[in-house]
Amino acid sequence: MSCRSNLSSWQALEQSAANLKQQKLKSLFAQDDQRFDKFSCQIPGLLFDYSKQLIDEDAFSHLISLVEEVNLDAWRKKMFCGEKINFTEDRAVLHTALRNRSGSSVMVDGEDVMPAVQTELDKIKHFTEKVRSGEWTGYTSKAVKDIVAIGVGGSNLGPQMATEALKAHTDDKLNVHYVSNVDGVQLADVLNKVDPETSLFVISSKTFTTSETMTNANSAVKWFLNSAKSEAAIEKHFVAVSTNLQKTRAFGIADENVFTMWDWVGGRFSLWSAIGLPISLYLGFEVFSDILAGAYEIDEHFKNAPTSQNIPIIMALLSVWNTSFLGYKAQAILPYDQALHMLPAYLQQGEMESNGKSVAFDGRTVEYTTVPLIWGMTGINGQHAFYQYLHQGNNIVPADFIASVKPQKVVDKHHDILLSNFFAQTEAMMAGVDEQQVRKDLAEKGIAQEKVEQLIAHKIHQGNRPTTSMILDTVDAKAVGRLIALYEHKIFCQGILLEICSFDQWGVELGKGLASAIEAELTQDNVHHEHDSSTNGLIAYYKQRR
Ligand SMILES: O=P(O)(O)OC[C@H]1O[C@H](O)[C@H](O)[C@@H](O)[C@@H]1O
Repeated sequence: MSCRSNLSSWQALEQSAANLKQQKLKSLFAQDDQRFDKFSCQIPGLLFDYSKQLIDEDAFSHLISLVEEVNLDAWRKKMFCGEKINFTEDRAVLHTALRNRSGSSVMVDGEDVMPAVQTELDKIKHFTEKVRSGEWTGYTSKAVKDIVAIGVGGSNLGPQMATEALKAHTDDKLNVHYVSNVDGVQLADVLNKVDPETSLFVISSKTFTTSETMTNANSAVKWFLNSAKSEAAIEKHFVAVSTNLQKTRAFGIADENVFTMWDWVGGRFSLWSAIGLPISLYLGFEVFSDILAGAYEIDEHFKNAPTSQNIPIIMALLSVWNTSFLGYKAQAILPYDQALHMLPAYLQQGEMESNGKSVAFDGRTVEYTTVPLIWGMTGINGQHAFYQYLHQGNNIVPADFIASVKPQKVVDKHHDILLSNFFAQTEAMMAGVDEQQVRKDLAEKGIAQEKVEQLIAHKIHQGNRPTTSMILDTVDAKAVGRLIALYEHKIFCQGILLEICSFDQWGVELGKGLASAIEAELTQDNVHHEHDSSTNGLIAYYKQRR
């Protein structure tokens, strides 16, 4: 396998980056009135505009060549066909099979996985209908009113993000609450609001060994038994989503109440599996199914669209371009839609757990920066918090701006005001304000010359801050499916472009192991491990004062 920096497209891109660093986006727009048409594309339900990225046709053509040189097409085929591209864990990567509507089979180890996928979808559908219709009843024969979804990381962020995105579409049949933090405050807060007789707990954990989830699940059972008194009642109130039947059995959940998933579904790509059960319960199976349909549309786009029009590939290329070539080490996710307020948190796991790595496929340390730091919040709130940094800080942070044409709820002129901010911010980040303009503005305001000289440097905005704008028709179930699938495929492409194995997460293991050793020190007498003096000091401080 050749080093990426030896590829001719990589070297050409280094040259393009050196040239473009001297360029102003504002001038690129001034020089070419077709720029928006050249660097934007549309697919059903979505406009994708990357014309405010610091690229030109030359750089874009080298990026397209990079896709060919790394043989992305072959990797894409391997993923969709169930080859074990997660080679460090010896697993296929098949979240696409969970939303496959083509009718064709998907083989893993000589077996078609599609019948099992369909069986599980049917199970989710039937269970959803039973619970939502009131046919499923608790130990006192009452219907379910509250879903308490316990899980963390990939077993929480996807369903919670989608629930938040689509809660405007609820028919108010059920409430849903998410518990992910082992901080007992979160669980206690939820348990305070719900009634054991009408609560259904969904314990989601692919492994069913995650300490935080098991601690929360055990405390929930204890709380439940305080009222129900009989362990036989558990099966009416606790279901699980997991690959680990042994552990779910040991926990006391009947096999028929376990929804399965497979080792070829990575946690952070599992929203489409039974991990999405809370979405289905809360909003109905139709909505869940529409999320899958939206994602399938993107799978088809990703498989079939030419590279220069292929949105996830372009997203990945721009990320690699900004990070590895232009040297921008962070990226902001800025939804101008309240419904998408959890998207930054969701993508933090998606992008950083997948590609936040520094060794190539063959184990050597890569010579470039890989994935940027992903962060953000709803754009409007960000404007009043950290946009100062985005506009005038001395680190440039490229940003994805995401909005929708039609709001989920029309309230007077709110949406026009919201979108004015979206357009204004991307324009301001691109164009900035130069000295001449600042002088003109201050002169018009009649500011004294001495004050003008003092203010000039402070008021100049360099601009040249790259942004991508995505405009959805509206945030409905299909749009959520499309948006998430776009980012998923972006993450996959980024991994291939950077030679990063995107589907393992060894980096989260070290802290987990240490935490369990320290837990013994905190909970058992006479257990003491030697740490560095800081860790020893912190533990001693806590133990003395707790
Ligand atoms: O679903 P679980 O097995 O409980 O795992 C939950 C999460 O915890 C782990 O630490 C991983 O970092 C995540 O990728 C995973 O989604």
